[in-house]
Amino acid sequence: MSKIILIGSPNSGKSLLFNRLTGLAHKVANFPGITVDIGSGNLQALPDKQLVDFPGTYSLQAISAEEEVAVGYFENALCDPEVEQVLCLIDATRLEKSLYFTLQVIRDCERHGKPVTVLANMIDVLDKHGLDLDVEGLSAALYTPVLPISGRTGKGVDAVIAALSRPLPEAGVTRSHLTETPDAILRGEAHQLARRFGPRDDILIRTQHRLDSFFLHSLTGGVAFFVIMYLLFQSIFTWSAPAMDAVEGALAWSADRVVPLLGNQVAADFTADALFSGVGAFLVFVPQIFVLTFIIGLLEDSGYMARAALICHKPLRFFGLTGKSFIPLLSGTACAIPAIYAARAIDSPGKRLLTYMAIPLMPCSARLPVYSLLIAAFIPAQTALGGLLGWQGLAMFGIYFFGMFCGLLITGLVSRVAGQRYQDLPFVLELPPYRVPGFVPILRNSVNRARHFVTKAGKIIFTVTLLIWVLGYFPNYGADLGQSWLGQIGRVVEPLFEPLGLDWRYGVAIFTSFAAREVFVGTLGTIFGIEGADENMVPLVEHIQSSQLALGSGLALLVFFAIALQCVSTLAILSKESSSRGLALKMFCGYFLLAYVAGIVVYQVTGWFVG
Ligand SMILES: Nc1nc2c(ncn2[C@@H]2O[C@H](COP(=O)(O)OP(=O)(O)OP(=O)(O)O)[C@@H](O)[C@H]2O)c(=O)[nH]1
Ligand SMILES: [Mg+2]
Repeated sequence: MSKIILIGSPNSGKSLLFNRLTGLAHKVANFPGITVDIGSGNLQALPDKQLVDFPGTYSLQAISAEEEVAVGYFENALCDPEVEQVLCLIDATRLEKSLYFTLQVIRDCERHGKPVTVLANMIDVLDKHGLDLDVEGLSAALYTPVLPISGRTGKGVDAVIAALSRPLPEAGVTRSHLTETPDAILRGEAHQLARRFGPRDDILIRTQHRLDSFFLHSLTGGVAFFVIMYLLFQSIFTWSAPAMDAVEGALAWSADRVVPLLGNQVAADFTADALFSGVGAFLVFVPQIFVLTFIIGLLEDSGYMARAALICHKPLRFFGLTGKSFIPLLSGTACAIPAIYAARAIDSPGKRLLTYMAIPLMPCSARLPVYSLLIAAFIPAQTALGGLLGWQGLAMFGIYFFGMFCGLLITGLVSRVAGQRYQDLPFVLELPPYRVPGFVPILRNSVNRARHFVTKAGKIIFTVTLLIWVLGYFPNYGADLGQSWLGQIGRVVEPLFEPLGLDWRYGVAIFTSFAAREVFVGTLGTIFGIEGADENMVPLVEHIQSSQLALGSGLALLVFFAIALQCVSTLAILSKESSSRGLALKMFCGYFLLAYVAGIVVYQVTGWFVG
């Protein structure tokens, strides 16, 4: 199969175009360094051709780890007979920056006889501001075809497909003066070409400056940061509530109809307790995961996240990290696994290691169902100002910050104790332009995330709930949970969780959550389902409220879940990416102990106040 390479500078829109041409869903965000690995897919219009998406690089001298991946792969690709041509993507709104790299690519392709087509992307932005790019002039000066396109609107994409379907010239590529030109001269040439053929970019820059003078200002920027983060967590509750209620209502409605149809008592009990109460309890939280991913997507694509990274650089440095740790840490609020991959973009190995240590403490979406459940059980749902202010959102904000703060505290301590090992390279971050976010890719990404959550966690939850149900239902057919096999196992684990004020039912749920955190919700749902005896579905929150769980224990559970590293996949990826099994094991044991002790302290201290 013939391959086509899609290369370009960071944040120029490669992945968005790649998704458009292949129908795949690589992550797209307005932040340089989002793609950290080579990915490929077949072109939808020309299925016999494979398109390869690259991490962005500023030049063909790699600096960061993901640039090394890209440059190394590119150099090999130039000698690979399967590679038929190269598409070099440039950001037409930032021409000079893209052109130096483009000239290097053209030169190296000429040397190896690989044809190049330059794609001038983001042409929709130029159109919107009435700016011009002299495509013919640029094409003649580069000795290479230049096609104006927009990955966002799809303009010019047909011309790209038409160009790719044309047979390649027999004689290879033309040789221009570039073949022998050294890098230093190419840099000057890029500047000249951008001035001669590029748009007047001061119009674009002016609005950007105005926004930056607000969002990067030491006072307004700081306040804006906290307000945006607060609204993010508040909206998880406010915006997801109707969808969560709908899922809950639909489950109760179906349970009422399906369960009575099952003649066999055991089958009816299994369906009510394990499927509707157990698995159903977890499905209720899927809308929240969707909303969280969607809002983070909006913030990333607008360009705000890069500003947030800049604002956070100084505080992060105090804790031994760098502004470049911000994106991996923030991705960690969705899931630790992509976050660990995203940490490849951190150039300093020491800082990367510290970021690995903080990532599992970021409040990932698997924790969200647990947090939501406990917050909904203990905190009143009152809101004001149309849902912008509310106790539950505030509590969510608090527990999210608690997790992040613990992560930073640990990296701060480790970096101070270990000192020199974690010294930094200079912090260099290119600020992307502010953009109106692209809704469709963000929506697609959020749907994928929610779907992935259901399918991946769903399998584990189903298996564990099935096991818990069998253990809890037999040998006395659900008549007495305390005397079931599960009850007997529960009494073995109970002493471990007694110092947190938790009885065996919660102990068992915590135990199962080491498979994956969200299993906690499914297990509790099943246990309360068996205990509830009747077939009507009662929301898990109500079960918890009537289970006489003390406030101190609820808080201890929150703190325990905020710290403990209960995710097998994270441990596996951590060992792989850090090339050290020891690190993952040490983190697992250390965070478990810390979570346990912090839980006990919280339970005891709350006891002094609440009695
Ligand atoms: N307005 C506009 N925005 C675009 C266009 N193409 C991409 N973008 C936006 O540019 C940003 C970067 O897009 P990506 O596809 O992630 O860029 P990339 O080159 O893959 O970035 P890295 O993987 O970080 O190197 C996103 O916010 C996209 O929505 C375009 O044609 N027009
Ligand atoms: Mg990309």
